[in-house]
Amino acid sequence: MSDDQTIEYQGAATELFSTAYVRVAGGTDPPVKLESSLVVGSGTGAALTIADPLVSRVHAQLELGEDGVWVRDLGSRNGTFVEGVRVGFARVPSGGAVVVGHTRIAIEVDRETRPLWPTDRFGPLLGGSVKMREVFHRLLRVANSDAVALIHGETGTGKELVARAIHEASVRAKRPFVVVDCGAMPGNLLESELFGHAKGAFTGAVSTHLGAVEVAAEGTIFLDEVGELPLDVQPKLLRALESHTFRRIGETNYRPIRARFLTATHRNLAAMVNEGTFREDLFFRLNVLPIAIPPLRDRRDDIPLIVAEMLRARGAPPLDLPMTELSARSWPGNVRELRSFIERAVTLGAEEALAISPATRPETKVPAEHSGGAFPPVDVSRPFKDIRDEWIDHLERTYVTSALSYHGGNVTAVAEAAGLARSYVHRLIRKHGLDR
Ligand SMILES: Nc1ncnc2c1ncn2[C@@H]1O[C@H](COP(=O)(O)OP(=O)(O)OP(=O)(O)O)[C@@H](O)[C@H]1O
Repeated sequence: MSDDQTIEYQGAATELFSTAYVRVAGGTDPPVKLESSLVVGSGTGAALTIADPLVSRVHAQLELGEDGVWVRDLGSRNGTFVEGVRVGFARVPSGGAVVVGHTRIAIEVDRETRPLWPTDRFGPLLGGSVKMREVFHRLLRVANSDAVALIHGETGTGKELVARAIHEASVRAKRPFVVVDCGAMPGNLLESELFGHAKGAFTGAVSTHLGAVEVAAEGTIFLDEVGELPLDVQPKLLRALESHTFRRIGETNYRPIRARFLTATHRNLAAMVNEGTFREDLFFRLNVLPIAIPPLRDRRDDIPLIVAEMLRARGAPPLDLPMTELSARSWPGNVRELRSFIERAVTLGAEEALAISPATRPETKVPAEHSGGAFPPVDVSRPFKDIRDEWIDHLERTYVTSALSYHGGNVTAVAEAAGLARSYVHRLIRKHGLDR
């Protein structure tokens, strides 16, 4: 690690924050503190477990915002209600309640001071906003632990950089940091990538292959896009995390795992649990230390610092950039998009870079010839899930075909504009045979 990335802890600054306590009304359990977010459900892994047959196992998520508590329904069977209204995502009035099934969850909002990281950087990460300094303060505690962390954030928010920063601030810093992109390959290859295989384990296994768990040794394994982990590999990962042992494909003996696991996703894993595309037990096993990275649009005061540092790192002379305009943009591709913009601005000048970046393009709609035609019919005699899957298929295919055509086949540009991870766009391209 270079000198300017050395992490020195000089004690925390503090800031006054809202804090909240939630409890089941009429119950005997003590209130649960709402730190940043918590899952409510009838499943045993939920932070607020509710024994109510009308409550889904992973039902809703309570989130603490600057303006109070918000509730997000996670695709529950019977819905989430605030003030008698069924809601998808809504603010809960102070002293109010959320109703799930027959259960009323009372919310009490308080004020308290919370520690902030004292500077505007944490290893390679930049961020002077209160939100990022809160994240940085948490990262040091995560670095000092050996538990699995789940980093959640939109594409380009810096999830991989956060994982590296945790590794570099941990006692494992001098050991390997191994990245496995769970969205990049089919299940059987991914299993071999994670756990390795013996020579002759399957056709084409001409020699022994060491998986990430062995390559990482006492270092850190970063499972990127863990939400894309195929269903058949999920129990194998769960087993490895629980037992700290693994088996190379084609071998019978188990070997110890000494590495630490960090994971990241841009997906809402809790909602995937309800859809049946992610195992509930694995979700709770990964979500031991959740870290939420806010999108750039929610911490616009970080933009001038990031711009200045990226220009400095390139040795570029100061550029006359319209900071007010840059700060007003929504940056769907987050810091990655900002970085691409700066690269363009260094080469082309600020004016031209602004003119060609997607947020100022006059026409961002899909041309009519790519609008994909009619959606599949709704036949109510068929199961809802089948029809929903067909619609999602249709939407994915139409969107990706049109976006590729619009962006001249540039997958990075498609991912940036769509707010999706590049690896996920690649997956959609493969899934719908658009690469042929
Ligand atoms: N806080 C930050 N400070 C400095 N650079 C950052 C920060 N956040 C992100 N970046 C830069 O933005 C780019 C994208 O970051 P990264 O690949 O870590 O994002 P990600 O969330 O993992 O993206 P994806 O979900 O698409 O895989 C990288 O060039 C990274 O160095």
